[in-house]
Amino acid sequence: MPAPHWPAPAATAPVTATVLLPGSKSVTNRALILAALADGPGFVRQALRSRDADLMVSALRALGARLEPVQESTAGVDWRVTPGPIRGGAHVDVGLAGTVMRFVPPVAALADGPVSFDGDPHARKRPMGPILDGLRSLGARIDNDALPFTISGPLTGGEVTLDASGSSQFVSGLLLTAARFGKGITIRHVGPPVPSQPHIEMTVEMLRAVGVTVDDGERDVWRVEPGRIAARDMTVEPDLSNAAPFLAAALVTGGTVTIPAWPVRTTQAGDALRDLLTTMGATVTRSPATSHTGTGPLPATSTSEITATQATDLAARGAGGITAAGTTDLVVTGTGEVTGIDADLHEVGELTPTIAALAALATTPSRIRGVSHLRGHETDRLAALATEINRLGGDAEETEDGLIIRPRPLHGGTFHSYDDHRMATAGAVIGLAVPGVEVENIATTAKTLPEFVQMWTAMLEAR
Ligand SMILES: O=C(O)C1=C[C@@H](OP(=O)(O)O)[C@@H](O)[C@H](O)C1
Ligand SMILES: C=C(OP(=O)(O)O)C(=O)O
Repeated sequence: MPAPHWPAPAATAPVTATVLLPGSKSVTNRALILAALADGPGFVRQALRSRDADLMVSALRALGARLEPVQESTAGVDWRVTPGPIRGGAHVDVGLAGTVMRFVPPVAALADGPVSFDGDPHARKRPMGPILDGLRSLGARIDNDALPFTISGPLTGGEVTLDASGSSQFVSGLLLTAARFGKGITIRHVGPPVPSQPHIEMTVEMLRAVGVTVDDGERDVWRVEPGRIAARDMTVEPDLSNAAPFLAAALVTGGTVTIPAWPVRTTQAGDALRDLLTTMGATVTRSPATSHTGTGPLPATSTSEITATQATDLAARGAGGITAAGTTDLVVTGTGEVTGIDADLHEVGELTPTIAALAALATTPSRIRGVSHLRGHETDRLAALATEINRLGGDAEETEDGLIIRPRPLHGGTFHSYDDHRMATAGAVIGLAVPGVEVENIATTAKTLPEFVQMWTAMLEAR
């Protein structure tokens, strides 16, 4: 029996909360792959615990790596990862995780036998063709052009030409494993612009951090030299894209939300929230890290409510981020009035559901552009956002590459999530200002933030 819909709490006062976020999905799943392919045992610390991360852990174990949790706390899990020979005969469940369906097949192509892949019903609809064709041109045999499929190696590596306009993950997936291909790889993108460049930069930076030689000097061409992947002790940054709904709450309620451990320098797409939310009417400041620096799925709390145990735990985490850059608190304050935005979100598409939710509550029109690739995400996000905003009485129009959202008073009703974590949290943002919004399948937030409901409730209760 499906779970009852979640009554999204309406805010009765401006929020004033400090929200500690767990680790980044994108960094966690890259770090786990690199550790599993490394030349010795290593650590991935403060890793996210969520459905997508758990699927990655299971996939790497099925392929022969040993992953042992050495410590688990509110900051996430510290994994000790011991690489092993890549084992064939395995089955990989990708769920609905783009990072698992695009990053693991190149690893599987190194195995000593066939590896089969499948996932959630909608995963079978997500684009896979360009990366599977790319793997074929490097020597792999694959029996389908989408999930489910079985892949058999071996791969020698070499040159690949592909169209990555549908997803940056086609490039990242090949790059992450490429040092282990006999000839390395040269990837050439041909087609409309590749979205989500920061995610490709994240891949390149993390590869360099484990000693892999990557040349990304020419636009749309990436070269990886064959060689060893060094075992390292890596620390995962907090998930800045998952900061989006919480920071949005500051704008909607005219309150203040503080996110500790915001990296001073990062490749995460969520860093763009600083500019986007400023444009939508927020004041965004950074202040020196306070005693609660760190990451972790702690409930939102006011600073004064951080317990001694939490403070010790947080202090022990030090600077977040795989590059160990410094961090600050990010402080976002809203006025209670949200201004519309005209923005090209091509590079930071995963922020679209939150920005669209804010746009639906704005007093001036918004246009979101450059995100046609969102039709291949967890659901067709452009169709889903327009449908659900309009279902609540809003005025949202799908365009070829985005959305136009005009001000119109909203009313309560069901907000469907389409098994999409970011649709579910978009419904929660709208519910802050619109009484009677019920989010269907809020549990789908477990894809990247299993504690979402607890954190959201605590944010609203904090003073
Ligand atoms: O590499 C990654 O970790 C991701 C890349 C992006 O994918 P697309 O380029 O398909 O949008 C992003 O939207 C996704 O949430 C995570
Ligand atoms: C597009 C997303 O996820 P995935 O990694 O499954 O592509 C997302 O998290 O917004």
